[in-house]
Amino acid sequence: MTLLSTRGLSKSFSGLRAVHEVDFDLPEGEVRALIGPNGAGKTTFVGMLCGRIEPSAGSVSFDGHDVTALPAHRRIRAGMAYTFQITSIFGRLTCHENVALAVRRRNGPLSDVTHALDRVGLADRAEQLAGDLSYGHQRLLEIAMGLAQKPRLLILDEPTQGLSDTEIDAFCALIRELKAETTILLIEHNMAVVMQTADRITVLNFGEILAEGDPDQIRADRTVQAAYLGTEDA
Ligand SMILES: Nc1ncnc2c1ncn2[C@@H]1O[C@H](COP(=O)(O)OP(=O)(O)OP(=O)(O)O)[C@@H](O)[C@H]1O
Repeated sequence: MTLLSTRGLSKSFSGLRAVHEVDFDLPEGEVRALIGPNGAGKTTFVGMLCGRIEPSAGSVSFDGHDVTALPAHRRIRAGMAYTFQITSIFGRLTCHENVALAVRRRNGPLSDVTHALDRVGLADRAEQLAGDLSYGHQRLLEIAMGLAQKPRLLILDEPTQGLSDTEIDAFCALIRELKAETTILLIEHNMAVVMQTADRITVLNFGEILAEGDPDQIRADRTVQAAYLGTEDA
């Protein structure tokens, strides 16, 4: 089943075509990576999926419903969760309290807080103030907050930025585990992470889909190499 799809999704900023007529389909249960050079339109595209950016044209469907006109909070309630490059945690609250906010939003049991912290390896820091965590741990806390919503779709924007090599390994293992529970859309610059975790990869370039395929196909694709891999940290 297709969980998320877009048709003709477009966004222009005063004439600049940041995203142009993108048709995108994400089947349920897949880990999909969205990659592309800086400025390719990834953040704008995901902003439109989540309801943070209003499209200039086109539509977004989630779970069989057209959600194009729904505000972000309604999409969250429908089962979308996302973490962004800019951290959204509350620094003066503990890790436990931060995740509890996400659990309370869907009236879930408090045991889900511990479970979510455990999943990302932060259980022993539950009582630590979120603001005192390292940047990498704050990113993991955000993922825990996303997971606590028990989402059908988890969108992760640059989740490994600021993580150490060991933390990146743990993150890749976590993604593989989460596959059984939720569909994942991963915006990621670290190609090793993409190649290890993604079932399929969508490559954006100048706001359009340049290629789509499994990691081997994308690795072998010459247009992708020219547009992206040659200029990035592949
Ligand atoms: N609010 C805005 N106003 C004007 N132009 C914008 C705005 N947001 C994005 N853009 C432009 O739209 C294009 C796509 O930007 P976007 O941030 O979506 O790319 P990206 O692929 O996420 O890049 P990065 O990998 O650097 O995060 C860029 O040319 C960018 O300068």
